[in-house]
Order: sequence, then structure tokens, then C-alpha cells
Amino acid sequence: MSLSQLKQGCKTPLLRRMLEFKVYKRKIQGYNVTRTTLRHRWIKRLPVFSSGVQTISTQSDKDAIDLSKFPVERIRNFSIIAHIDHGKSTLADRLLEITGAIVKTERNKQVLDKLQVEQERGITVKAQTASVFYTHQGQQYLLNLIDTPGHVDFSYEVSRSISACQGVLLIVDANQGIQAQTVANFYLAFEAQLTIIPVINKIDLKNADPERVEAQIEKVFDIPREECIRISAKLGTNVERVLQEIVERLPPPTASRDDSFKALVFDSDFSHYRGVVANVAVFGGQVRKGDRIVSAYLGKSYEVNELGLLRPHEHPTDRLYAGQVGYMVAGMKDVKEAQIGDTLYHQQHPVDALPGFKPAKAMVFAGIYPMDQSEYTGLRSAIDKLTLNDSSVTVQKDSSLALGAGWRLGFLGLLHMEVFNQRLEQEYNANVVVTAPTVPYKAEHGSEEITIVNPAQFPDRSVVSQYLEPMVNGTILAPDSYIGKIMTLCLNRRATQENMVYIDDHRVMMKYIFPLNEIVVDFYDLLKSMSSGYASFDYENAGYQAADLIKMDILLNGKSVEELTMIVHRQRAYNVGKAMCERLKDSIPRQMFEIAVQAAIGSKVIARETIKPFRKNVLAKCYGGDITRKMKLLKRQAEGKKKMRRIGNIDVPKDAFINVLKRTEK
Ligand SMILES: Nc1nc2c(ncn2[C@@H]2O[C@H](COP(=O)(O)OP(=O)(O)OP(=O)(O)O)[C@@H](O)[C@H]2O)c(=O)[nH]1
Repeated sequence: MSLSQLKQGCKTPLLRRMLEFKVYKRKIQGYNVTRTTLRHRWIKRLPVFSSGVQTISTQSDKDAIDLSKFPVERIRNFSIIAHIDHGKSTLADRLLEITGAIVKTERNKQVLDKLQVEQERGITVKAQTASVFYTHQGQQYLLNLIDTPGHVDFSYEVSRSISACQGVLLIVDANQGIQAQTVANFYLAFEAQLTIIPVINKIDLKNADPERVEAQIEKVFDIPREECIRISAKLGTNVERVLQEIVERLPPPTASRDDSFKALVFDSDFSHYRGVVANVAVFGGQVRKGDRIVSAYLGKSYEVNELGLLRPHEHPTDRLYAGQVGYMVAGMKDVKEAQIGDTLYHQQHPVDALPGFKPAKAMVFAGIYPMDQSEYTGLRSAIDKLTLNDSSVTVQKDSSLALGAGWRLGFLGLLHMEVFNQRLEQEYNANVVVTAPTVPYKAEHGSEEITIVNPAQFPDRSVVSQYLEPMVNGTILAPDSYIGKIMTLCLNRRATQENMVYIDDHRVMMKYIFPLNEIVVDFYDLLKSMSSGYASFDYENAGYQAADLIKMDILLNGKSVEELTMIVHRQRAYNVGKAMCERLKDSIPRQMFEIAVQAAIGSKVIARETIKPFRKNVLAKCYGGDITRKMKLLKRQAEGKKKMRRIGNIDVPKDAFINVLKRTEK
């Protein structure tokens, strides 16, 4: 809805002016404008309008959205998948523009990356759906596209998205060629038996070499090179052809309108006002507003309050039919009610549940605690709501002597964890302490086995027959000139090489088995920097392996810092401990007394650094007697201290806990 349409809904000139002011203020701050950002109680009653994206006029929308006109044969559901930064969101923009869903403007960039964190980081973290209409050879088609993230941490989003599709566009950068996530995403689509259309993007680049990339696609994926479409998503070159090929090459869904209603919940969002907004793919029959539906998972029934298409913003419709993809609000208020992978059906016509998904497997665990225990309840509700938007996060209550009551959260990777924390801070104003991330280790004693996700609960060797650590199959793609450096890095990380093949004259694909712990924090960054950005990396679970593990404590003036306690391999303990002490020394600001930073195994100190005392007198440069200036300086100093965590009498910046883990290989 446009601003002028919204203004027509404002009864008084004052209200109109306030609306303009609020919208303007949010826009210049670069925020999306939604109802939640409009605090005024009158304005809150207005309908939600677009997040700064100009959509096509509502009149033409009304004409277009008679969903009953679209027989299943004229529906195409597809995901856009690729390695990170190969241009998925840019292609999605062009497809939305050509089909008239958005207006081409400077501001309408990566419109499907709606979250603030996505816009700030320039990456997609959450898959987004958009339904568009496209006329081909005189017939109108309904295309449902899902833009997916490229980073390995979010591959769960990709596998969920493709469950609602019959085909994918596999985008490959014409300069970089096939990368690690291209391979991983190809296999996800291939195993789901989807039709794959390879699209070579960025052909406008000076160094683009589409012939080489086509040859790679033929060699690695066994797809004939003639099937590749060369495009520039940025300039729009050949994008129209992508739409034609979608219609011609992708099969329609096999769902039938005559069957009983059956829908798969493949994603969900949480709205403060409406509760759960589920993204659904209808696999049979139809559903109307007011229908009573049942969740197969919980067996609870709900009334459908609202449903519609995402174009890409919510566009309410009266019904959704078999083969279509859309959203549904059905009064689900509790986080646990909207299970991803759940099947919905009509109360009068029960059906067998759809296969659903394997639950996401958390690879990295960290403790999250409120900075101040008085913020516990607020943080609990923020975590509840955010996990509804991101069901791959696992939550378990936890508590510690030093940090009080909190939670141990499981994530799919470190970027996932950083994004989750950033969203907690940005979307819920939470102020949290995060402990050092750890992978899920296991300990065996006789036939018993326990999983350890908190280093503080690491059992003593005397009660354990063996420790086990999680392993992953890693794939690295890189130019062959970096083979030597990459092999050394992998060796330092206790990896075992499995094989190495050339995918063209100069690029190799290397397969390794890594201990997960060795790659989780900083491996990808190091690999990137040592290969001048040319290497890429992806990994998947490879079970557990016995390992010689020990618990290492970090002490500040003799007091253990629980946030930094970690489980390490005995062979690496000295190097890791030494590097941690050195980095902590750089991260902790000098204070009025000397600080000893030590790494210890049991009572044995294995590394030590000293932070020299220093008195920061913020008033030193403030000559004369201007009291307001002095007060300002002292206030700023006090605010800086709020971002610190006090351990004993030492102030530690709270981001130091994660930053010190990022090793730099010597
Ligand atoms: N020169 C050129 N640049 C492009 C083209 N397509 C995309 N880009 C640029 O490549 C960068 C990444 O594009 P995105 O569309 O964000 O890539 P993505 O695959 O969605 O990225 P993630 O969602 O983070 O995986 C942006 O800076 C785009 O402007 C193209 O055809 N030509």
C-alpha cells in the first residue's frame, strides 16, 4: 500500500502529518516501515504497508488475483539456489520487475532480503517467497519463486524451500565458476528429484568466462552445456529468457484440486499482532478463510483467519488452491504450535501427513545470558519469538554461578549464531552475554553415552571410557596454485584428505574429513584470506570419532572466566591456550591494576600474559571548570562500561568473548 493510500485512511490533518513524519524519519534512518515501527496508537490501527518497496497498483493486483483461474498446469514453483553472492537476490529483483510485482527504482534492490541484518550484512539468511504472474504465448502463469540463502549455515533453509518446489534455478557466477555451495545445493535439488535449470550469471563482468563455467557444469553435474542460460542479473540481460524456460522446462505441481485439502508448512514467521504466519504449499484441495483446519503434528484445530499470496508482500486472497504457495494466519499463538514440516488438513477430512523434514541438527552451542538478571523474562520471550522465525535454533535452560540463569542455544554454525544474536539485539533490544561456542561432544562410559554441549559439564576422565568428537565431510574448491597452502592449513586442523579431482584445467575439488571443532569458528575466513578469496568451503555431518579431549579454563587474576571455558584436543591445547591469552591481552582495555591472563588445564597453567595497569582519566584533557563538559565525559565513560562484563573486578568488553576465539594461523 502506498503512502498516499495510507494517508487517505487518516481522518485528521494532524494524523496525516504525523504519519508522514514517522515514515520519513524511519526512511532516512534506513529502516523498513511496518506497522510495528509506527508507534502512534492511531497509526498502529492502519494496515501494514510495504517495507519501502514500491509495489504495483492495487487495482491491477485485484484483477490479477483470481486464483481460481490458475489450473495446476499453469503454476510453476521453483527456488533460486547458488553459492553465496552469485546473484540470487539480484535475479529475484529482475524477475519481480519484469513480471510487474515491483517497480524498478534505485531503492528496490534485493527486495526479498527484508531483515535489517540481511540488508546490513548484504546476505540472505532467510528464504523468501514471491508469487508473480507471467504471460507466455498468450497464457498467464502463476510463478512462485523462493529466494534462498547461499551460506552453508543456512542450507537448512534451502532444503526446506525446495520441498515446496518442482524445480530450481542453479545460479553460477560466470567469473568464479562452480563453488562449494554450488555443489552442495545441486545435490540437495538432485536428491529431491527436482528439475535443474543452470543459469550462468554476471556475464557482463570483464573476467567472465561462461564457456569455462558451462564445461564445469557439464563435467561436475552431468548437465549438457546447451541447457545453461547466460545472463546478467544486474543489467537484466537475457532474464526474460529465464522466465520462458521456467514455464517451458519446469513441470507443474502434481497436486489436484479434487483431493482433500492438504498443505505443508515449510516456513513460518511471527507477527506480534497476528501470531504465527505460516508459509504453506498446498498439495491438494483448497482452503478458504473461515475453514477449520487441523495440525497433524499436534492434532489441534484452528480457524483460518487470513490467507493469501506473498507478492512479495502479503496480499490477502479468499482461497488458496492445490499447487499454490502462500501464507496463512490461523490463530496459532504459541511458538510450539507452528512446526516446520507439519501438515494441515480440513477438520472434516483427515489425511495422511506429508513426509515433512528431518529436524535441523545443531552444530554449535553457546550459552546466552541476560546482561542483567532483571532482564531474564524479557529475554525469554524474545528468544521464544525469534526461534519461531528460525526453528533451526534449539533452546535448553541453563544456569551458571557466574552468569546466573540463562539458556544454552544450538545453532547451525557460527554465522547463524552471530545473526541470531544481532537479531535479538536489533529486533528485541536484548542485551546479552554469549559464551564461547562449542560443538556437541560425547562421552562414553560402558554402554552409556552422554552429549556435552556445555564445557562446564565436561566429565572427568576417571569416569569416562572414551570421549568422542563430531566430524564433518568438508569440500574445498580452489585454484590449483593454492593446493600447498590449503593442505598445510587442513593438516594443522587435524584433517584427513579423502580425495582431490580437477574440475577444469586450473581448479581442484578437495575432500577432507575434519573435526567439526577445528572448522567452526574461523576456518572459512582463513581459507578465504590465504587463497585471496578464491577458495570456497562447504561441509556436512560425518558422525563421531574417538578423540583425546581435555577441558581448558581461562583465568583473569586467578578467577575462571566461564564464558571462555572450552574443550580442546590435547595435541592443540598449548597453541590454543597461548593464542587465547595473547588475544585477550589485546581485547581487554588496560585497567587501574595489573591483570594476569592465564590458560590452565586443571591446576596446571599452560600459558600466561600480563596486562599492565593504566589509569584512564577521562577528565585529563578537560581544563578549566566547565562542569557540563565534565559530566558529559563521565557519562560517556559510564555508558562504555555498560557494554563490559565484570569478572571479579575486571571489565571485559562483551564482544571480546567471541573475537578472541578467531584464531589467525601463524
Ligand atoms: N556485475 C554483476 N554483478 C552482479 C550481477 N548479479 C549480482 N551482482 C552483484 O553480486 C553481489 C551479490 O549479489 P546478491 O544478489 O546479493 O547475491 P546472493 O546470491 O543473493 O547472495 P546471498 O544471498 O548472500 O547468498 C551484489 O553486489 C550484486 O550487485 C551481475 O549480473 N553482474
